[in-house]
Formats: sequence, C-alpha cells, structure tokens
Amino acid sequence: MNAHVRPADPKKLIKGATGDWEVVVGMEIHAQVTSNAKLFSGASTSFGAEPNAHVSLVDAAMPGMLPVINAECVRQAVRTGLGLNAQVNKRSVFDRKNYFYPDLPQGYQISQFKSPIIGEGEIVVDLSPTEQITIGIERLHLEQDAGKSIHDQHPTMSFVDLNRSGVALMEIVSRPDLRSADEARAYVTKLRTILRYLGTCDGDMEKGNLRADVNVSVRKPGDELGTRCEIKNVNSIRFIGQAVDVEARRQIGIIEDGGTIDQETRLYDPVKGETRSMRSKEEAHDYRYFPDPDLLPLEFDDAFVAELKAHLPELPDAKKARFIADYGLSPYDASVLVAEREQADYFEAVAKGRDGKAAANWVINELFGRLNKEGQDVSTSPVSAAQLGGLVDLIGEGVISGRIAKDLFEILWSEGGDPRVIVETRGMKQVTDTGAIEKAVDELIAANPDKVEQVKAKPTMLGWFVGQAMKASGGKANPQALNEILKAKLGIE
Ligand SMILES: Nc1ncnc2c1ncn2[C@@H]1O[C@H](COP(=O)(O)OP(=O)(O)OP(=O)(O)O)[C@@H](O)[C@H]1O
Ligand SMILES: [Mg+2]
Ligand SMILES: [Mg+2]
Repeated sequence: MNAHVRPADPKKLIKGATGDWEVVVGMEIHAQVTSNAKLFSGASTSFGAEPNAHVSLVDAAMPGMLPVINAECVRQAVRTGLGLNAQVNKRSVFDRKNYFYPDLPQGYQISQFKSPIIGEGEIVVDLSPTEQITIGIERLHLEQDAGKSIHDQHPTMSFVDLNRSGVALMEIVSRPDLRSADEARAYVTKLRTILRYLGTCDGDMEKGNLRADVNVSVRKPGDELGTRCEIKNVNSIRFIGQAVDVEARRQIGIIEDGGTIDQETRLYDPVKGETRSMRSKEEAHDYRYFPDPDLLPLEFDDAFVAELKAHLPELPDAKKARFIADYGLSPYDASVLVAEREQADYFEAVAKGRDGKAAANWVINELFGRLNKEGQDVSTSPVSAAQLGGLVDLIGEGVISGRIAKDLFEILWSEGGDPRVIVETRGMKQVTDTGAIEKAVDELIAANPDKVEQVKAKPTMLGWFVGQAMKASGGKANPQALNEILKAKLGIE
C-alpha cells in the first residue's frame, strides 16, 4: 500500500503518558558512486591508500583549476534513477553549497539544489517476505564528498586527508513515508540491495560508502506532520533502528512535559544509546546556494537514457517474482536468495534444469548455513554451484539418499572433487538392489521376534524397523524400497 495514504497502524504506535504516538521518518542516504575516478577530477577513488595519495589539483582546490564532469558518474546516477522507478531529468544544474570547514578546501561543495538529475520515484520495501510497502523517493542528486579531518594522531595538531575530497556521492532523499524503526531499517536494506544489484554503490557501510541522515518526528495519529530532528551520518542499519526509537521517545517525552521540539541536527551515540544536539536551526548554515559558474548545466538526450535502461540488470523484486513463478519457491526462500545478487546467481546456477525447491533447500539450509557458520559468503564458497548441482542430481536420480547427500556435502566442502566420482569410489551409492535389502530385513525380523509381534498391533513401530535396517545398510538403503519390503514382510498395510 502506498505510504502517503497509509492510516496509522496501531501495532506501530508508541505508547506515551497522554496516549499513542506515531513516529514519522524520512531518510537522506549518501551513497558513494562506484566509479574509478572522482566526480570532477581524474584522481582515483580507491579506498585505503596513504593519506593524500589520491588528490588532484582540482580536489585540492588550487587556484584556476576547473572541474570537468565524469561521465561515468552521470551514467551511474541515471542508472540508479531508473532502478528507483524515478523521473530522469535530462537537464540538471550543479550548484555551490557554501560553508567553511577544514576538510573542504574549495570553501563550497558542488551539489545539486533546485534541479537535481533525478526526480520523484519509489521503492517497494519488504517488511517481511509477504508484506510490502511503497516508499516515495523525493529526489536523487549528485554531489562531492568532503575530505576527512584527523584529530587523534597528535596531541595539539589536526590533519586533513583529501583522498575522499571530490568523490561522487548520490544523495537519495525519501519522502517522510516511514512509520517505525523496523520500516526505516527495511527501507535502507532494500535501497542498499538495489544499489548493489545496479553496481552503482557497493553499500559498504563500514567504510562509510553508504551513510544515512535520519529525520524523525512524532505526532498523534491523524495530526499534521510534527517538527523533525535530523540525526546525521548514522553508519549501520542496526544503529538507524536504534536512533529512530531513541529519538522518537525523546521527542514524546518533551512534548508530554509541555515542551516543543526545535528543528535541529543531532548525532546518535550508540554507546550511550542517546541522541545529542549538534546544532539548532537558528545556528543552521545559510549555504548561499548558487549555480556553479564553472559548470554548464548537465544535459543529455532520450537515447542516452534508453541505452542505459536497455542494459539494466534484473532487479531484486523482478527476480523474486521470477524465482517464485519459475522454480516454485516460497516467498520466504525467494527473498533470502535475492537479498544479494551473487547468492541469487549461485542459486540459479544450481537450480537451472533441476528441481528448484530441492536446489533452494540445499543452497539456503546447507550451503548458506555452513557459510554463515564459517564467516564466509558465496563468493568464497568452497563448494561450487556445479558441484552442488551435481549433488542435487544424484539425489534426484536416486543414486544417493538424502542422508548420504549430507556426507557428500561434507566431502565437497572439505576436499572438493566431482560428486559423481566421489559417490562411485567411496561406495556411497544407495542400495536399490532389493535382494540385499531383503536379506537385511530377514535378518532383522529373525533377530527381533518380540518387536515383530508388537508392530502388528501398533503399526507406528515400523519406524523402528526402518531405522534399524537403514543403520545396518550404513544409511545407503533406498528408503522407498526399504519401506515397501518391510511392510510386505511384516504383513502390514
Ligand atoms: N516532519 C517530518 N518528519 C520526519 N521527516 C521529515 C519531515 N519532514 C521532512 N522530512 C524528511 O526530511 C528529509 C529532508 O531532506 P532534504 O535533503 O530535503 O532537506 P534538508 O535536510 O533540509 O537539507 P540537507 O540536504 O542540507 O540536509 C527528507 O527525507 C524528508 O522526507
Ligand atoms: Mg538533504
Ligand atoms: Mg538533511
């Protein structure tokens, strides 16, 4: 359901002393554009270099240097806009956002203010595998990142590292459509997934490549929007949820004590679990935005957009729907698999031409379970999709039982190899030779006359016989053949 018209959900309200409160959240996400060079210079964007190793004269704001737009960053912003079902503006303008800070050598940031490259769009956010909400996107604009001040290297001096100065960011601004900490987390999770699918931002929050400004206000259900506070630079999805909850409760406390909320910028302190004021609106910057005279308006044509659109990858929602339709997966399994593109690709390599549900089961429960336990992911999986596919084939063909397949998985994980060859050379094949099974069953019956008596009165005892016979076969008896033979010999239906 569209969030603009969503009535307050009683389950999401926060109880206060004066009644229930609804929390309203809007997000500004800063996503570092995946590109080799910076937005207006040829300097490298690679992470982890020596301080000031990737700084061109433009990034250092040497007099007389002129910015030159990096076409790749423009393509990435347009691709992102298309992925967010958003309006692509064929004409946009770069503005100067003026402020002074030691890590900003130009004295202004080049950003887009009135005419952003991308206008309104929307994202379908998954609250659970079967519950979705649509969240509005207000705009996406391109801007430069600032440098970094370093205060902890010297007792009396601060240093500046300009490696990040001038790196392209996309600021993606949502409408105030989110209504809880969970929704805020789900929104960032989905946006991050879409960006990673598109390859326009790697979504690495630990490196600061994706960070959120979280705007929070509270109101009584049905009221107009309350005054927002903006919590700057929250850098993990967990902290985003915590910041929303903590800030909403702080605001409710103030209003219920008869106070009012001042619009201000705050910081979330995860150690103390509180938000702290950074600056109030009164102290807010007057950025004196104006069009950057060194840059022409950014213009492109329909063909440019159409070309990018034609080469967009399949995005998570479409992939999920296709996995459900083509492979008969549950919404839950499909959601797990499409959360990362590499995972989805791996699954599809296993599932193509095979039983999709069996493939999903092996990929999610066995492989992902194991990868998780070992702190690895699909990209470093010791078991390849071809090997896991081979294992699924062997089960499907009745060559190995499900139980033996787990042993085979273990061998593939620790030693590698061709599943078919392993099964052959290590004698792991399922025994479908009824003669051999019959012999084992005869021996079992002869050795346990008391149990044979019991099973006649209580057919559920059959399980005991199945277990014993299976054990005697080293887990290799074909379960179906074994069941039939046991029933016939014991004379039960
Ligand atoms: N009453 C409100 N409660 C919660 N969020 C709100 C409210 N009003 C607006 N917002 C959200 O606040 C954000 C405002 O971001 P925007 O970039 O437009 O402006 P800004 O924060 O003033 O500027 P800057 O980019 O300089 O931080 C949007 O995500 C919007 O949805
Ligand atoms: Mg903003
Ligand atoms: Mg803001």
